[in-house]
This record gives sequence, C-alpha cells and structure tokens, in this order.
Amino acid sequence: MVGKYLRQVINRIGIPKIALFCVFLFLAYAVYFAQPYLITELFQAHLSTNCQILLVLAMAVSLMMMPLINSCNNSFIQAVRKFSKQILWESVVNKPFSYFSDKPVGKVQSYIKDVSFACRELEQSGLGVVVQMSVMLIMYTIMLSIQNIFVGFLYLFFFDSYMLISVWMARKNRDNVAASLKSASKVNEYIIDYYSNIETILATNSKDFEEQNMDKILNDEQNTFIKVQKITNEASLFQQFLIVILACIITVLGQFLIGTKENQALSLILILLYSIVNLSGFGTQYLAIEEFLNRIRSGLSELEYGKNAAKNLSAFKFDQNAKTIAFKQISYSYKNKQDVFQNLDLEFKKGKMTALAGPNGTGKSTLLKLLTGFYQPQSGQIILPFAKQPKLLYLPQSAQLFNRSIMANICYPNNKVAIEEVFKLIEEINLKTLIHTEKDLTAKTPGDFKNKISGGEKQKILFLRAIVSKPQIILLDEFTSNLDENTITIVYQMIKKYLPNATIISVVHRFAELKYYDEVVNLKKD
Ligand SMILES: Nc1ncnc2c1ncn2[C@@H]1O[C@H](COP(=O)(O)OP(=O)(O)OP(=O)(O)O)[C@@H](O)[C@H]1O
Repeated sequence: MVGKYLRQVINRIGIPKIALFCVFLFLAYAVYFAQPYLITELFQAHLSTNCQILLVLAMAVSLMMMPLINSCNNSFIQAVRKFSKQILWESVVNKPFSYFSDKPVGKVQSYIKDVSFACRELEQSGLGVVVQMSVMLIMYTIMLSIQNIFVGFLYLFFFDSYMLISVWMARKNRDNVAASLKSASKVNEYIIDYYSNIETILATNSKDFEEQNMDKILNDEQNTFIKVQKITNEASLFQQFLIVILACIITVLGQFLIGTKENQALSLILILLYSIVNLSGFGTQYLAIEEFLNRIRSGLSELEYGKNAAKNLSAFKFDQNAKTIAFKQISYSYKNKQDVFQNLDLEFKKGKMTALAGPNGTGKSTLLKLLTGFYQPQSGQIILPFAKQPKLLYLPQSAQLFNRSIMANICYPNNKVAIEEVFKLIEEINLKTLIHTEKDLTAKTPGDFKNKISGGEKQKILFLRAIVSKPQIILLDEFTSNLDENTITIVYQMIKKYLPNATIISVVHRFAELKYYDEVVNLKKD
C-alpha cells in the first residue's frame, strides 16, 4: 500500500525530475564532504599562493553547499506536498457513498493532512539522508583507503555496522508510532464534534463536562507521544555513544597503521569528526524515516487507500418507452442489518409528482438513495424511463449549503443563469428577508451572514437550486419541514409553474400537503 502510494507520488512529480534532483544532491554532497581534504591540503607548507587561493575558493564553494541543497529541496518538497494530497483526495472522492456516511470528516481530514506531511518529511529525511550518507561513506572510505587500505575498510565496516544497529533499533519503535497517530486523530475529531454540537453543549451547560473529556484525550495523546519520544531519545543516546567508541577505535588503530605524519593525522581526525557529526544524527533520522513510513501506512489504512468498492453490476436499466420509474423485486439491507426491502415492487409515474408517505423507519430515505445510485440493491432492478442516465437532483433531509456564494449555491453545479432571473425567483419565494443586494447574492457565503441563515431560508435556497437546474428527476426528502404554510403553498405553485414535466418523488409526512401531489405511494412496515 505504501509502495503503491509513493510510486504514484513519484510518477506525478516525474522520474526525470527526481533523477536530476538526485544527481544534484550527489554532486552537492560530494563537494561538501571534500572539506577534510581541502583543509588538510591548505595546511601543507609547500603550497604556492595560486594553489592556496584555489583551495580557499573551493572551500568557500563547499561551505555554500548546505544552503543551496536546502533551497533546492524546498521546491521539491512543495511538489511532494501538492501531489501527495492530490492522490489522497482522488482516492477519497472515488469512494462509494457509504464511505462518506460512515467515516467522520475529522478523521478523513486529519489523515490526509498527516499522510501528506509524513510524505514530505520522508522525502526530506529519507532521500536526503540516503544520498548524504552514501556519498560520505564512499568518499571517506576511498580517501582513507588511499592512505591505508585496512583503515579504509575498517572505517566502512564500523560505520556500516553502526547504521545497521540504528536500523534495528528503529524497527522496534513501529507500533508506538502508529498508536501516537491514532491518538492525534482523536483530538482532531473531538474538536470538530465540539464545534458541530456547540448549541447542545451551550444549552445544556455542559462545557465543563466537555473540557474534562478533552483533557482526558489530550492526556492520552501526551502520554503516547512522551512514550514514543522517550524510546527515540534513548535510542539516539545509545547510538551517539556507540559512534564515539567506534571513532576512538579507528583513531587509535589509524594512527598506529597510517603513522602520525602531521597532514595524515589531521586528515584522519577530520574525516572521523565529519563522520561523527553527520552520522550521529543517522539513528534519529532513520527513526524518523521509520516513523514517517508508519504514519503513511497507518494513515493510508485508515483512509482505506487503494481499497475500492467491489464493482456491483448496476441495478439500473434504461427504457425510454417505459412510462414509470419501476422498482422490480428490489431487496436491500444495510451492512449486517435486517432487510429494509425484500422483493419490493413499486412504480412512480414519469412526469408526475408522487408523495412517498409511511411511518418512520420504513425505508423512504433509503428508497431515494437507491434511486440516486448511492446504494446498490442486493437484488432486483430499477427501470428508468429514459434513454440514458437522466439529470437528477436530490435534496436530502440534512442538506447543507456549500461555503460558496448564495448564487453559486442556487446555480450549483455551474448553471449559467442571469442574476436578474435569480432575483426574480428570490422575490417569488420570499427570500428577500436574506438577500437584499447583489453583493448578498454573489459575494457573501453562508458564513458571512453570521449564522443568520434560518432553516427555512436554507431550504428555500436549496429549493431554488431545483428550479434553476431543471432536472428530469427530483428526489425530495421532507423538503418543506422548515417552511411556513404560506411558503409551502408558494413552493408547490412554483413546482407546477417551473417544473411541469419533471418526475418528482417527495417524502411527505404532513397529511395536508398530499393535495399538491398527483399520486401517493405508501410504504408500510412488513
Ligand atoms: N446508514 C445506515 N446504516 C444502517 N442502517 C440504516 C442506515 N440508514 C438507515 N438505516 C436503517 O434503515 C431503516 C430505514 O431507514 P430510512 O431512513 O430509510 O427510513 P425512513 O422511512 O426514511 O425514516 P424516517 O421517516 O424516520 O426518515 C431504518 O431501520 C434505519 O435504522
């Protein structure tokens, strides 16, 4: 899963770009790690002035390498940031409806953020460290081997062993990291839950209770992170100790084998110093690589990345000669639940308004969702009296407005409608209580009205969307629940006026509204 995801990110950035970046990193680090050689050469007594100037210039270039690497890395990281999020977003938007209804938005948002962050960090600490360490080990092994082949190999053996020990220690840390990630997502979810229930919380005076809950979650998070950090710190400390011991052994053996000629001793000491300084971070950096890989693995699994819904055969059949939307022997049950429908046969006349009535829990909303294609029935067929997929509009019970202008909300998705026409409809449905000016319509988002959009006004905006988009099928789920008597009469008049040919199925609970419908279908409890 992680491999597939990272491969996708790499492909989007482009393999030639990545190869070029790696070559640049390799050369830049080679120049940087030449410093022990340049310093040793500078201290040689017999050098000409020209040689000294050249060496000083080379040293200056070498010292510039780290900032140069960092600035190139930055533009690379921004590409990783964009594509890692883009791939996750594509994976999420292609999920079936049940994914969105089952997974809390806080979780999805938190994991997308976390995986893409880990991906960026992985690039920085992963790719960067691998190239940096490889260049250093290759260069210094060669430089030491030129002086004494045994010391060169001893260096390579000791420092490779050190890296292997670091890797082994990092692996032990895996599970803790996954746990820390989960507790971080809990905090995020809690904040979103608090925000969406703010009215209930304030009305029931339960701020203290909520604070205690949050304290508990924060404490859990703190403890898990402390645990992870403690293991990481202990591992780094041990590795730092190990590297110093190894360097001491090489120094003693090196001086014995290479000799104590001034420039050779200086070169050996400098190489070891550079190795310690750069490699001492290796343990932590490797732990970070492991941590980021774990974060990506855990986040992808929570987001169900790569897990696509088994493609059911569509239950829809199109027949342009048919006169009704027909449910034929439809059976449907939610996951591990009792059947909502068993061999259901129902018909809704094309071009007519049908009220769907019945007691709570008989499956009225489920029926509409089957018609939208959100859910696939386990068996049966739905005949649609059209040549191909008709234009459909669905207003669920809990429909929300987009955080976009009211105009964009009414004309969704992208209907090209003149402002004057929309204003006429606004007047007709009495939405002038909210929309006074063109700015109210085209510039203000629902949030800009400072929560002053009432439930009824929201329903009016959503209803205007149905009028403007002129769909062939309209599915309404208790769309008048927040409207007053007068507005209810107006909206039914508007339906007759603007949507005379649409096939409308509307869940209705109020008996008084049934008079506006051509047909009534009653769903009964078995
Ligand atoms: N997402 C879901 N997962 C599992 N069960 C569900 C889900 N949605 C609805 N149900 C169950 O399916 C049955 C039918 O629910 P549905 O919402 O379709 O009924 P309804 O007739 O629209 O009810 P109401 O009049 O209360 O809105 C109920 O028993 C409900 O608990």
